[in-house]
Amino acid sequence: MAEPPSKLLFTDASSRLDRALQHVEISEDAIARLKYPKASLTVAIPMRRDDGSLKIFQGYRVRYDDTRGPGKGGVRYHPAVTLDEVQSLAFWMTFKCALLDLPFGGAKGGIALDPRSLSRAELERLSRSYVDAIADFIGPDIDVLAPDLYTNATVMGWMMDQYSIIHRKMTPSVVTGKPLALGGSRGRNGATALGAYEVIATLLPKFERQPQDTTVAIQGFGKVGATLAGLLARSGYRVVAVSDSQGGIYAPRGLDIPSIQEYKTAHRSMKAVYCESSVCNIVEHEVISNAELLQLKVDVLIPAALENQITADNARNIRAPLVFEVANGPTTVEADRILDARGIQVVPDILVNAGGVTVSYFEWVQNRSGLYWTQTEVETRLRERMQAETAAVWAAARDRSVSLRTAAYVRALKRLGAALDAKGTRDYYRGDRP
Ligand SMILES: NC(=O)C1=CN([C@@H]2O[C@H](COP(=O)(O)OP(=O)(O)OC[C@H]3O[C@@H](n4cnc5c(N)ncnc54)[C@H](OP(=O)(O)O)[C@@H]3O)[C@@H](O)[C@H]2O)C=CC1
Ligand SMILES: O=C(O)CCC(=O)C(=O)O
Repeated sequence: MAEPPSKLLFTDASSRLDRALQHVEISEDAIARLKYPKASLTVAIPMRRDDGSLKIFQGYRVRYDDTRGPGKGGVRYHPAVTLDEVQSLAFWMTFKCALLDLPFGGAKGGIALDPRSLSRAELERLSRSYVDAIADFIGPDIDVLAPDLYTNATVMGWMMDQYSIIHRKMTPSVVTGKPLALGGSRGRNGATALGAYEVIATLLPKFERQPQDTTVAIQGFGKVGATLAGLLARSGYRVVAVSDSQGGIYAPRGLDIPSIQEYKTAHRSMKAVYCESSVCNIVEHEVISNAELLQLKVDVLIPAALENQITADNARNIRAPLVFEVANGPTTVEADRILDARGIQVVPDILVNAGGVTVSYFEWVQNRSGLYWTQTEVETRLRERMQAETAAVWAAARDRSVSLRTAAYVRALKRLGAALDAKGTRDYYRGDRP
């Protein structure tokens, strides 16, 4: 095969692999396999608009690797979705699942669209049409879908139902993050935020910090960012800045997160929050841009929106000593180098946001066993896994004198390498052998 895809995001994503390979011994065969996505599907998705016209959308599903189990990963709806982006996201899922030792490979999907431009009925038709288009590519033992940016439990319910219609049998374990009424797991909605919270709470003492003395800025106030803001504020952290796609608000004395959550749910946009600050009890807040939020002098910075937010252009202006990557891929490789040289600790996405896929795994297990867990059972198991893996990544970084990101990749790579090698050399692919 020729060069792996050379577009920027995937090149950036996969260079993390090259760096980790300097610190771990795995076979050349395994390395070669991990450099390429196993399968990438591009589909045209027809959707009948409410006005009767037909519109075709571009969609993707990439299964990066399935050596350790079925592909696993979310589906995003966003205008910037491309094959390059989906391949990168599927690559990160592969390492995330291996890091948490989940019996899954990595996959991801997406449709290039602005979900806000569609009615609810159109979104349902589009989601069902996407599943029609990828139905032969997915399955409970092949590749399992989940929510991501601008998709949610409702969308997952439609997708699971469509797959079940195609296969003429109820198949809950082909999709996780479903509504509870359709076999969803308790705790999945808040799982990514709770997992991130555990990573932060586990690492904070290592940096000799207490929640009460810690100021936090969060970019992205969606399913994960808003929930995490609430968890942190309830535990005594001072959340001083939050933002969404329209911009942000900053109050050095701390924001009243519950009222912002309430107001944003009702009005959808942060702009509405800051235009009517009396509603959310914000004291002397400033309206700031997303670029300004990233550069605030805070103790903890949490990108929780899109990739490529901290780049070579702004890395020298980041003033937070600690960055917890809740979004997938918010820091470019070049920015990582700059932050590292400046002594800024970046806790990597494949660890920080792994709570979501961990509870997706719990959901898949529950669907297959038919035995459903309580919220406490789900959250206890999630907390234990997140705390244990965070401590292990921290220890590996110290033992090897490498960054937390490299330590996380090394741990994931060992599991991936062992699985690839355990499958053997598959000699039947070699024509020259007896
Ligand atoms: N959901 C999950 O379980 C998981 C999510 N992640 C990652 O976490 C991140 C957030 O996902 P999730 O919370 O589910 O997504 P949501 O769609 O629920 O929320 C996304 C948030 O990001 C904001 N946003 C969008 N564009 C921008 C922008 N250009 N600048 C600033 N903010 C922006 C949105 O603003 P607005 O409210 O105005 O639309 C919204 O508040 C993504 O990177 C995702 O891949 C990772 C692991 C699991
Ligand atoms: O829950 C899942 O399966 C995957 C969630 C996801 O897309 C992610 O972790 O980036």
